[in-house]
Amino acid sequence: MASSMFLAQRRWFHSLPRNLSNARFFSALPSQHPVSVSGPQNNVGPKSNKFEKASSAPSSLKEPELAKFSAIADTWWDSEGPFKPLHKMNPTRLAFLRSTLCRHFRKDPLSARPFEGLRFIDVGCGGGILSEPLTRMGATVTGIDAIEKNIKIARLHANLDPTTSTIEYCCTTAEKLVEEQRKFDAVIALEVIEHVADAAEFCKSLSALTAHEGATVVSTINRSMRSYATAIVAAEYLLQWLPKGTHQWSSFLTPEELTMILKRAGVDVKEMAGFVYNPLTGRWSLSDDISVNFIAYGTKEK
Ligand SMILES: C[S@@+](CC[C@H](N)C(=O)[O-])C[C@H]1O[C@@H](n2cnc3c(N)ncnc32)[C@H](O)[C@@H]1O
Ligand SMILES: [Mg+2]
Repeated sequence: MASSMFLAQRRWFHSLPRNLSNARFFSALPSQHPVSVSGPQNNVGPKSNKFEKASSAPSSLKEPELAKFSAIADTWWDSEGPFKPLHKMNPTRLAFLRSTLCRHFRKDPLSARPFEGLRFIDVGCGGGILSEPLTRMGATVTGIDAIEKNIKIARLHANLDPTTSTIEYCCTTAEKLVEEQRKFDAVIALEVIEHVADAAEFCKSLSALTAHEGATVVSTINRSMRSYATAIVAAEYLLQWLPKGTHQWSSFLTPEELTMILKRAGVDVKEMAGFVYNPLTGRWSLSDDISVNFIAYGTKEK
């Protein structure tokens, strides 16, 4: 049963148009200045010291998930800390973003600042480890996160460099910005959807934030047997890359499920790729293996 599930996923994936040939154009990684913010650990939620329901729309906030991120908020820029896997994955996911978004917006992927003139939002930006390189690639970036402390750390770190000091950081949620009728050329939510209250509602908010003919990019972990073995047992218990309990296997989405809920939200998935880890080199790379970590790029349907 498991093998037929993987085969079905791979067959489906191969039917998608792909062009990952720009994988070599990694963006320069941001400097790794450690930044810390003192204050209460659960200084979280938009304008609240508790996990406030931010909007009259269904809230994406899931309190136990936010508590986990709040507890390790100080470590965002410690490249050897709990967010080491995200730091390590960053060049690979930036390569995917450069490749797909340059094609989408007809920009030159060889340019140092290909996203000049485009408005991006990084939903669930944490300490800003994705917002910063996207800004260096020319995008006008808004970073939002449900945890106030993350936003403070992101702001402090971004202010270390005049280029990244332009990032608009805000402690809020996607659904709240939908109410404010904000729109962005590209809406990016990496490694967030498995931590929200309702993935389908979250996708509706991501879609509503995406401008007409804009792009939506989501990454997460496949709900497969391999992901249970690698992303939970190995990463949390054996290798201890992540704090135990970081991920709930049942909150993961299969690529088919993600595609379907994005489709229902008005976003047509055009391309998908897997991220695979090479234990010999310690590096991540893009792959057609979407059985564990994967990323999907879609366009807003008319
Ligand atoms: C695994 S981290 C990913 C951070 C960043 N996107 C990256 O990939 O580098 C998940 C982030 O999502 C935030 N988050 C969780 N639920 C959220 C929600 N409903 N709205 C906004 N941010 C949320 C957490 O506070 C945390 O910073
Ligand atoms: Mg995660």
